[in-house]
Amino acid sequence: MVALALDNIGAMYGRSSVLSGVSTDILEKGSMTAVIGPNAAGKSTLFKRIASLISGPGLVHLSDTERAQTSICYMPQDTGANAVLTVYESILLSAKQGSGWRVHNDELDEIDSILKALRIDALAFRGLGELSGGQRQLVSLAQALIRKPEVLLMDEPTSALDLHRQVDVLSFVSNLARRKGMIVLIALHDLNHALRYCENTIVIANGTMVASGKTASVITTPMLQEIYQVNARIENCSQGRALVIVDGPI
Ligand SMILES: Nc1ncnc2c1ncn2[C@@H]1O[C@H](COP(=O)(O)OP(=O)(O)OP(=O)(O)O)[C@@H](O)[C@H]1O
Repeated sequence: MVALALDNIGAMYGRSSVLSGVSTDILEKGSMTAVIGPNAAGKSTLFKRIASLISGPGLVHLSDTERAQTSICYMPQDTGANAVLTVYESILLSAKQGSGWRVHNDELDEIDSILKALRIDALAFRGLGELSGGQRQLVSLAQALIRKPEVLLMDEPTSALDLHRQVDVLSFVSNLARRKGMIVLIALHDLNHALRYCENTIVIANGTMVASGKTASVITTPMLQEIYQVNARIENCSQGRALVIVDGPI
């Protein structure tokens, strides 16, 4: 069974340390973990460190995988638009990363099914440079999913999406994680998404971890006051789901 654990992770840009002390219990396959915190806290930096794009102290334990590093896929926050490629070509290119260039029919079928699942099949032969921000974000998700990662690091994947697409994408990823046994870490600013979709939550502020554990025990009124400087309540809606209601800044 694939499992991930972070042991006192830190990260450096050049010689300056921007992140330290991030540890988690074992994150099991099929689980979603939210990474939350204010702007510039270090969420993207944590993902880059886990994906070995930057260096730093601590250990990323990934157990029971045969694919090691290639099984971790980082979906960045800013998806640069390469105007030369079509949507389809960009996903195919992502599928072939790290493998041979021969294309098999089943890979093309996979691309078709991901495009359909994300409801972007109509965009297949449009140039990346012609897409809206939300469309580019969905293509970026398709580029990540085609690689069948065991660990998927999603950096604010719904920030450019409308309300329908946000819940559509998060429900899809959460079901996929459960079905395929994928471990998902997801940086989020919408804490209601964290409460709804993520079993675990890591809170980062000023480059250090301030909490890590079950989402319901981490997202609390005192945490919101201390870390986000807002007065807020956690209330159950009529369907019994916990929601953050923000009353205003402190
Ligand atoms: N390439 C870089 N070189 C030096 N410092 C960097 C670099 N990238 C990010 N930083 C700094 O590292 C800190 C953490 O940035 P990071 O992008 O991880 O924050 P974040 O929590 O993802 O923020 P946001 O919610 O605004 O996206 C910030 O102070 C940022 O300025």
